[in-house]
Amino acid sequence: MGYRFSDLTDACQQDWRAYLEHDFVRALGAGRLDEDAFRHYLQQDYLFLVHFSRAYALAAYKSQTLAELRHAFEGLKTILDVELDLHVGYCREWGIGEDDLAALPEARATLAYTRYVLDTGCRGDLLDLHVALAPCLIGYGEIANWLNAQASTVRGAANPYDAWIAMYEGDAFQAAMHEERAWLDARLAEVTPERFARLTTIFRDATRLEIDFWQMGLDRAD
Ligand SMILES: Cc1ncc(CN)c(N)n1
Repeated sequence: MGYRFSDLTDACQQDWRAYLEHDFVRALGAGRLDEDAFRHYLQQDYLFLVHFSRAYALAAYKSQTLAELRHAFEGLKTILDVELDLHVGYCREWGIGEDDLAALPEARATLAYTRYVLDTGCRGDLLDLHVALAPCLIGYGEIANWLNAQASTVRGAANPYDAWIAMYEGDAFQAAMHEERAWLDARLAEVTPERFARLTTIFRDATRLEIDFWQMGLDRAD
């Protein structure tokens, strides 16, 4: 007993590193990611974030205390106020309006990941749901930090994806990531080994669905 968030990543180290250091991430950091791949990813990510907003609303519904309710609200606000603006902004530059985004067909990787998280949240309790959400919020914060530690990462005007990195390394997103980590550390400290094993399965599944999401972008898969 006495688990922490880092025990989840330790338990799935290979999948976790494959997610954080995926070829999509490396190419984006180096500024050499194919623009079509990024556009496909970003459009699907818009749809993804709409469903993840629903998942945070589900977390609010499953909350039993005011603190849990506020925590769910902060997660929802990070998506609506921080992340989605960037997607809408990039798409506007490409001549794609919000109505076009909302009408896009969902790729299978988007469907699989978002519905997995919603289903996990519906069937389980608040901790199951937050563990399913963790690779998303904590993973992207760690990806920005990892990119900044790589010599191959190009920053500023020389990288067309600099705004993407800047958002995930920015104070608002990093603060949300640390809050989520602290919340999970406090909850995981109290779970039994049996419960931890079940939570590890959820965390691994969600991490592998993140890997599929990057690959969907690289392959422009529908
Ligand atoms: C697929 C995916 N995973 C995570 C994040 C970060 N919230 C995102 N925008 N998209």
